[in-house]
Amino acid sequence: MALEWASITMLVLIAVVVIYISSVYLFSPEYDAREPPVLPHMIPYIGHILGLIRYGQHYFSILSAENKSLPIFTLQTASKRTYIVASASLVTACERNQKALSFFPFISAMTPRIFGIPTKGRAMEIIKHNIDGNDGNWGLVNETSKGMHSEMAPGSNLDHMNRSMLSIMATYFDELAREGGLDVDLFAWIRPRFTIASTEAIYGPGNPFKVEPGLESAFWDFDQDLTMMILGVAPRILARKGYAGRRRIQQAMIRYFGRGDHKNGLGVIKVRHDVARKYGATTSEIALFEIGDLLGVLVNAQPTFFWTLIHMYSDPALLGDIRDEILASGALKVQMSEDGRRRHTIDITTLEETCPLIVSAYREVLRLRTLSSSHRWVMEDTLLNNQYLLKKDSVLLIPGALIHADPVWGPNAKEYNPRRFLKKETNTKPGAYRAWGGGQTLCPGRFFATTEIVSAVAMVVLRFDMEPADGKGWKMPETDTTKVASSICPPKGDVKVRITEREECKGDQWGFAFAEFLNRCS
Ligand code: HEM
Repeated sequence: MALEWASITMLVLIAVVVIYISSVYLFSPEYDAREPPVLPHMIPYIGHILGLIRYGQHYFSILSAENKSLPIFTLQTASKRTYIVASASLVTACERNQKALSFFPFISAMTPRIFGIPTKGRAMEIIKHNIDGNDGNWGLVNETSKGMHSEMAPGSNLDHMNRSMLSIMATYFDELAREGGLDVDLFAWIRPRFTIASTEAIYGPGNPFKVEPGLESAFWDFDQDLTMMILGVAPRILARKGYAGRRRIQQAMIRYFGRGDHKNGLGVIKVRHDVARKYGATTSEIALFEIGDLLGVLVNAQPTFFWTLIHMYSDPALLGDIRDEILASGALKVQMSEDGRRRHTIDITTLEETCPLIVSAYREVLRLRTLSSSHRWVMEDTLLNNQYLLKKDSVLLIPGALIHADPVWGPNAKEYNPRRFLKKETNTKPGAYRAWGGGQTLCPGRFFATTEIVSAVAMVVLRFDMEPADGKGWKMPETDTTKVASSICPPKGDVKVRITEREECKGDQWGFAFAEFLNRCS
């Protein structure tokens, strides 16, 4: 009997191998000579997919390093061609071709899995309505995107957001000012506080993350399980916590909108709500759509704040220069408060302009740590840059990490150089900086993120000393690259640090100053 089973298994195995090999030869795609060079894999069709599963976004860097001269290459992934853009020189050409190289098919494909809604249901109909903008600049996706960009562009609405976020962060930093210092797990300390402060800047005083205990961990459960939910492999079993988290967020958002709290929220939430309502979405659907906003608001800013602090504190010369720069800039004012204590106020309206080193160091964190790809679907045969033929119904990826390793960044592109962006010419490399994506998927939160992070970092570095709590010196933590929604990934594990108020400002008060018309306050 055992022998019989062995021979059946062997026969099945042989059959699978024969079918696989025949299909490789029978259905091998034919490539046009003008298509980007194809990088073969010893396991046809699925070899590159296995590589991606194993190495994540790093897989593109591995392939690119092995094929240095290629500005763009083709991977056969199952039955699809995937074109990988590896050179900054081609990025602008991709972004210029917005109709032919479109992000929208990915929204249609991914949204049902991210939101857990039927592919052909009502909610998807609302989302897909004129999604490509072919009939004009209207529809849920178009108008929401336009509204978010406008609400978060420099101006009074953004000032309100910054004021809300940073006023709360300032009170959290007060917690760290303890006699004798405080030991904390740095990322674990940052995460809940950044979550409350940034969501308050969107949702206003009725912020569900403040009023509903446990909502924050529900969101991180969802974020943790998102890969499984998107892959759709038995998600109800393998992503149980993510499902429950998503449901919990939806219910909290239903209550938020039900109370009418969005009317006291910031412009960006009003736009999101009003546009969705205009296109017939129910409160329950609008609540679910908020999950997309939350991913944008929460997943990248906190790790960026964490890594910026780690890079600065682990380099005493850089830390010293940044402190000197802020002190010399005039962005820090010191006055006596009524109770006789000194009060330090960081003016966020001049900080970024007058302190190029802190901004450069922050931008370099983003350059070095960006790990996301911009996705585009090839809608029609397209000749990119008059040179490379991209075939209809293929996928085109622009991996940020690859573009950030382009030779335009110089021979030390893989190193952290906090002074890189001090040089004027570094800031004028077309297509080379992908920290915010670009074109159709340009991050609308980039100004908000920059001000919240740079200002919060400025307050921490001026006010506190920080060192690893074990006294053994700084060791760069590893990165958790499993987060599918993140462009800047969090640390794997955490770093326990000892935070101590600096001798020269012990016991002093600290705050931020905001734009003039909001009444200077802190
Ligand atoms: C350091 C912080 C941040 C980083 C590094 C970052 C990065 C990115 C990147 C790379 C993309 C484009 C992805 C692609 O090309 O497919 C993106 C898109 C987006 N980001 Fe950000 N982001 C940050 C903060 C924020 C904040 C604070 C918000 C909201 C308040 C936000 C909202 C969004 C949204 C809504 C999109 C989607 C845009 C679209 O597809 O139309 N982001 N972000």
